[in-house]
Amino acid sequence: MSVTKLDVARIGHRGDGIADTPEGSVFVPLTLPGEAVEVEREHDRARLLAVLAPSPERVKPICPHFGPCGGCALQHWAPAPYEAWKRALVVEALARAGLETEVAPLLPAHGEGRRRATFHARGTGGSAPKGRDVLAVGFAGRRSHAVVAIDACPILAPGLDGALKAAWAVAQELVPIAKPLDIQVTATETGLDMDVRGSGPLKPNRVAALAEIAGEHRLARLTRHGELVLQREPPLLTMGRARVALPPGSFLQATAAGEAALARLVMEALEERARGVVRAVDLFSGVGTFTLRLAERARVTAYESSAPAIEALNKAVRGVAGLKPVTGEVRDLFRRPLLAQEMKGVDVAVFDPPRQGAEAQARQLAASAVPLVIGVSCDVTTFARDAQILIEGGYRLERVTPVDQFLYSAHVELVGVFRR
Ligand SMILES: C[S@@+](CC[C@H](N)C(=O)[O-])C[C@H]1O[C@@H](n2cnc3c(N)ncnc32)[C@H](O)[C@@H]1O
Repeated sequence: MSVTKLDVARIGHRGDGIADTPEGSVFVPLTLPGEAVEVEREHDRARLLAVLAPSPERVKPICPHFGPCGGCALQHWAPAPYEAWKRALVVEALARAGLETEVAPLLPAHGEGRRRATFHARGTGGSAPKGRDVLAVGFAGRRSHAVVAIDACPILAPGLDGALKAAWAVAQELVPIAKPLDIQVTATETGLDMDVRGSGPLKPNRVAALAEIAGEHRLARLTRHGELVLQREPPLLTMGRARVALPPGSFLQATAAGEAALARLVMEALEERARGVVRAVDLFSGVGTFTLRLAERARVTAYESSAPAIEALNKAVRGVAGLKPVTGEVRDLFRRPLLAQEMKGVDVAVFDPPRQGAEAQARQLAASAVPLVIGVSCDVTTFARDAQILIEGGYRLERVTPVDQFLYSAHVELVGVFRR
């Protein structure tokens, strides 16, 4: 390790500053393009010691934990260059894959903030007054597995007020079992939904103590590894005209504004061929984020590998007025993609896979006659790969819209519209 001075040239795709040196690129978190910095360097990584010449684009972070906490990468950058960088992540990844298309301006979709957070809880091993310091509850540190203890996080939606307090209380109760915990909390319309993972089997008295904590903190539901501990109310979220009871730990778009932005982009693409849409398929549907909106215009079949998600979707549509028929089917689309011949007569296909993308499904879409395909993605590299497959199959990628629901991070979502 050596102390040295570096000039930061640009921000990389993970949000770190990059300095070019004769020995290659060096990654320096928490810096900005144009800054001269003093760092402690170890090979291609460096720890910021001091900003010698700050960038005019440097702004005051909104959170006192910014820096040590690894939750955010870029609170110190002014909004305009930050947004331009994020859009460029999409533009550059598409260009690398040789894809030419219109990339719309980045759509900010942080809204009121994240409605879901996964806090980590770790015993610190130390002794402490009131027993509180033996525990850290918060997010993983920057480039570290250590947990940075927090009692507030400004990027969380107001609906998560009380979530950290409840997570601390649960973790406190589980200190004696000395296991690292992941505590996922979701803000729903009926209250906080908490799922605790990592505890392993617990004695009945401890489960009873957790139920008591859930009651004290007015949680809508507390589950452990998806198993019910206590439910005061089912955790409900409105999607389109339906209300969905979220299965524990099921996928959910990170912000309400992000969900609304992605759904609006999907529906706008659909509107362009409004009269022709009768049948839709929603691939990797989750609990029906897009299905439930598509069903206002078309008969929809939703496919998803999570049985609880499909169950929740099928239940949510029952008795909802004004929706066309919806069928949810459990199907592993990696192993058993929906075949081109099964998409005969389908007017629009939406696909929104996990990070790995939807390679096998893209091949079937490429061989299909579906006139409109809408891709939603949280990983531009796998999206670009799948888009190439569709283009080779005769689709045109008309436009891509990047959506920013993970403010201050290097994550970006997008919606791509393909037609044939
Ligand atoms: C990015 S999420 C999108 C969910 C939904 N479209 C939404 O916006 O809420 C990806 C979904 O793919 C599902 N999934 C993961 N692997 C799958 C597979 N092999 N086959 C089908 N669905 C899968 C996940 O359970 C998750 O619900």
